Amino acid sequence: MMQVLPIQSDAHTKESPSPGRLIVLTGPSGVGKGTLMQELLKRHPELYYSVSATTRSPRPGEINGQNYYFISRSKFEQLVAQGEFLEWAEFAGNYYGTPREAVLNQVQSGKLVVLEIELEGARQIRTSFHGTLSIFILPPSLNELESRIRGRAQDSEDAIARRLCRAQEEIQAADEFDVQIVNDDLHNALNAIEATLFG
Ligand SMILES: Nc1nc2c(ncn2[C@@H]2O[C@H](COP(=O)(O)OP(=O)(O)O)[C@@H](O)[C@H]2O)c(=O)[nH]1
Ligand SMILES: Nc1ncnc2c1ncn2[C@@H]1O[C@H](COP(=O)(O)OP(=O)(O)O)[C@@H](O)[C@H]1O
Repeated sequence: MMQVLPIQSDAHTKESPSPGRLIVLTGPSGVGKGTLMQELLKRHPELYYSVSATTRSPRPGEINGQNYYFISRSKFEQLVAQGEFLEWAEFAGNYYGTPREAVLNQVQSGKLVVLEIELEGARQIRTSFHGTLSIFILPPSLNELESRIRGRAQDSEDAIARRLCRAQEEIQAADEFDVQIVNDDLHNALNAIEATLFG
């Protein structure tokens, strides 16, 4: 399920001397998006990473407000009703959403704003915001993807099965994105993302 709320302004304004931009990073669960993001933010602290809200329970070590805003389903539904999300989606039984105001403010102040979100949300952002740069991260193989999810050892069998099933559908959509990057060697993938963002 996916719903996008009406967007009041085009975040990519022509008038701004240093226009900000939305960057959407997508790819199947376990491909290494979070790891790549962490490294990218270390190298480029000027990027703004949008922290999403989710109804998923925190994994060990995850920090509220840093990895996600962990909220209840009723609170999430209330925020949806109030139009507080730029986009939101249900993934593997939980809701995930991008806070509208913080992201639009950052883009309007000239920042590169990175959204690490799943396929349906990425499609909606791409459609709604002209000038969005969309990147799809691919695994070297499905076997490697499964062993990364298992190696992370933070999901139940049920959650792993749902992620793997969804992964196959998501990978089919990779061609819709501006750029496809295979996360085989982490540093090569990171360099490829940097080259895409900064030329
Ligand atoms: N549409 C949407 N997807 C999100 C958002 N935040 C995270 N996701 C995606 O939700 C999926 C599940 O995330 P998570 O539970 O952290 O699992 P992981 O990707 O396996 O680490 C991933 O594909 C995330 O990119 C969001 O705000 N909106
Ligand atoms: N290039 C890579 N080679 C090997 N393992 C990787 C690579 N990138 C990420 N990983 C590992 O794969 C697992 C899943 O990565 P994670 O960043 O949590 O994925 P995602 O955010 O896409 O779900 C983690 O244990 C991570 O350390």
